[in-house]
Amino acid sequence: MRPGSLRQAQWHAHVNAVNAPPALRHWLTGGGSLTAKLKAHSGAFRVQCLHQETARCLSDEAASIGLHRAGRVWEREVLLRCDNKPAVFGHTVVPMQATATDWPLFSALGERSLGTTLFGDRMVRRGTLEFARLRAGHPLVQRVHAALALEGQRVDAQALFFARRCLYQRHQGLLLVTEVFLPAVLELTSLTRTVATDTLINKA
Ligand SMILES: C=C(O[C@@H]1C=C(C(=O)O)C=C[C@H]1O)C(=O)O
Repeated sequence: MRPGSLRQAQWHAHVNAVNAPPALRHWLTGGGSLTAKLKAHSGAFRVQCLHQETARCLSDEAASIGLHRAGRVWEREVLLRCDNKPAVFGHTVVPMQATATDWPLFSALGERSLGTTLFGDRMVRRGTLEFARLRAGHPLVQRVHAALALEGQRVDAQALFFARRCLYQRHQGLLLVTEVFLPAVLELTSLTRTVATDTLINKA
């Protein structure tokens, strides 16, 4: 595999292509808001905003948000914490040409979940999910390791991370959300039903 390609992920339209562990499948493929699902699987949910600022977008996301090259975007990165354990690393990019009319609530989100603004707005159109296995060397994996290290969590440097991403549109604005699932997500069990039940339901 060419070295440069470690920095890029191959994104697939079907979850089978990434061969994720069965227990992760319902997290990767679940519809609706991930925030709502994490809340239903934990006693306490929090969005920890790591930063929200201008940055250069990743090379494997530029085309998805209509950029010819990896140009500057608004970038927001968060840890979604369940019972204070980081369960998901969220990475969102919005092209600089987007306006406040496109995403009126994005710039002042702070520690409110982006999901609550996306899923509550009839003007927002949601695209289809894409899936990837992120290997060591991918920029998001490097950022996940850095975030977990600050928690005193050491993860195998060669660990694979499974991720999904989805494109949202509102007026002329595009917004790409990438969710990287962390090991702690596998410890969550639904407060209203078991994961096994979810899996059975998903298979139905
Ligand atoms: C898209 C959603 O929003 C979540 C919240 C995010 C944030 O606040 O930055 C980022 C990733 C998402 O998992 C959702 O809840 O489904």
